[in-house]
Amino acid sequence: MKPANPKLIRSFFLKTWPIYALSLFFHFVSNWINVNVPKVLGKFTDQLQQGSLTHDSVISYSLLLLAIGIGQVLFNGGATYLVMYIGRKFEYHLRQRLFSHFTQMSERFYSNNGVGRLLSYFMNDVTAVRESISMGFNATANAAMLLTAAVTMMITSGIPLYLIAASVFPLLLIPFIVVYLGPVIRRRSLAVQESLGRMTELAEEQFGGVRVTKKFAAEDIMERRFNASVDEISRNQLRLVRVSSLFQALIPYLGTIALITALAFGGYLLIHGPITLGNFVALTLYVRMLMNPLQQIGNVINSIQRSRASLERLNGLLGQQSEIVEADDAQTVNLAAAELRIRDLTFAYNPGSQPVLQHIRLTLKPGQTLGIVGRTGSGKTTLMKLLLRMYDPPAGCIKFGNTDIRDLTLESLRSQIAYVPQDGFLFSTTIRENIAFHNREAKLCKVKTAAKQAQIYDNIAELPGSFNTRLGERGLTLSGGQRQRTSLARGLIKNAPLLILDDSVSAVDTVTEKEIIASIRRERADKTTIIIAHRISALKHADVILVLDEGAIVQKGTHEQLLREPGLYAELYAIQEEGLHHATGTSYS
Ligand SMILES: Nc1ncnc2c1ncn2[C@@H]1O[C@H](COP(=O)(O)OP(=O)(O)OP(=O)(O)O)[C@@H](O)[C@H]1O
Repeated sequence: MKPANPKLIRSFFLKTWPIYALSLFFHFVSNWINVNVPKVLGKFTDQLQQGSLTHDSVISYSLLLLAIGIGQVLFNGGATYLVMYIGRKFEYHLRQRLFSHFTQMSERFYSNNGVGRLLSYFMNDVTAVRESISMGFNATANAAMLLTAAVTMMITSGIPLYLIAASVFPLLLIPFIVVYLGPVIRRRSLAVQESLGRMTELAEEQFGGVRVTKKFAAEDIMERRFNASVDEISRNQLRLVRVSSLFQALIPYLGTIALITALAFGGYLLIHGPITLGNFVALTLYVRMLMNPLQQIGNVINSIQRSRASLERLNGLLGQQSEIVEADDAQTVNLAAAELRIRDLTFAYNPGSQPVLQHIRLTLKPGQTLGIVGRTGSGKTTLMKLLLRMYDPPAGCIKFGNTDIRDLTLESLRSQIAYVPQDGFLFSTTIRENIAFHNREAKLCKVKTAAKQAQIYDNIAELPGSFNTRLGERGLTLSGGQRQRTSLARGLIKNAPLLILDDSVSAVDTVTEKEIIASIRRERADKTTIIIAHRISALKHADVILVLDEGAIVQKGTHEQLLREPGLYAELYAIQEEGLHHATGTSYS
């Protein structure tokens, strides 16, 4: 079995060991204070038996026990506070580190890991590890110190060594049980965490898709799918519970055996003389005192095994590197002056799978407008993802000027491109912040101008808080078309050298589309723009139009050129024009 990778924990311990050391010291003091209780009671018993107990000595015994109690509470409380504090710090840093790792991961990582699955790392795994490094540490330190202190006190109280050895021996079997059952618990915990991750993923998907579910009255199907995943968790949890219960029961059982040994053997020695009644009372109290921490140790070892499973998952996740790596000598290029050159670009999402783009060739001069049209699934968005280097294109196929896209810094590339997808995601913050996403400091007048260009200004102005309206609050959402235009405004305000509209006006009516396109042509006359659209009206003004079909360029030219040749473009245009004439009631000629 592969050992858990301790990187995360090690680096944390290296930074925080002084606090752990202080907590250990507090545990040490607290337990040394605590183990005096049986000794004091033993002495009390002996004095009682000898008839030498006075009123004064009863009061001093009581005061001593009170002092012991207060000291124990103070030091134990301090030790517990320190490790709990550190556990929360760990949780905080780990969540930050996970988030920063996630932000660096590539699009493929997100395609392979659903949102719910990623959330389960944040919630379940981080919590499991935190519990074991705080509560786990606490209980282990407590039990280990108590055991050492108790054995030492027994020896110094005059209890014969062979009696102590016989009474404590059953407890020494605990490590063997841990070695035997520990890996089983860890394996089963891993299965539980994996199934919890799948359930969170499914729940996230189902809540996200609840509107579709309701419209199709498919609640039953969804419920069955969800129940199956809950069933899986419950099966895995029961498998875990079976072995961890056995484990948890075995540890106190050994404690009981130790107590029986102390009673039987100690009682025998008491009757036959070698030990006093005080020794006997102290011995049984010490063994009894050890049972509680041992019970806790059972829980802790269980939780440590579970957290090792989570730690393996977290270290595995943090060990994954983004496939998009910046070259050591990555350069910056001014996209406003660099020609885009695509040469014989063939791309498949996965090795060995069918290429999604085939032999794409294209040159786009700065300031030109490129239109791309094609059937759904023909590879238009994929081409744009490659331009943003969301996926790595083959070396040498995409260049800006003379520089391969793979040799550019990601910051220089992506900061100079404004990409507006079809389903622009809006954050649950104000509309102003959503539009000024790339630069939260942008002046309101700029935000308003972008909103006007995207033809969304009037809609926003009518909202109760205008541009300061918070989306998602009290259920406030925008319609599909309004969302699309807000996301378009977010792209336009960036005023980037390269603007990519990926089917970004599909949800607006033709009149609004016309106004948006006219304003983009006006504002971006000297800047490069790529417009992907299903409606030819959105891109017919482009300097060059590509027609993609099954990943290949099947036609290329201006609107007029493409209309003159038979092909997909002319067919699409005829169909769309016919639809328009039907809609407006004019006859198509
Ligand atoms: N992450 C991915 N992994 C594997 N295949 C993918 C991935 N994304 C897209 N594809 C596949 O690549 C092909 C092209 O998809 P793409 O999104 O580029 O098409 P499109 O022309 O933009 O379509 P649409 O007009 O519907 O937006 C499709 O067959 C799609 O199934």
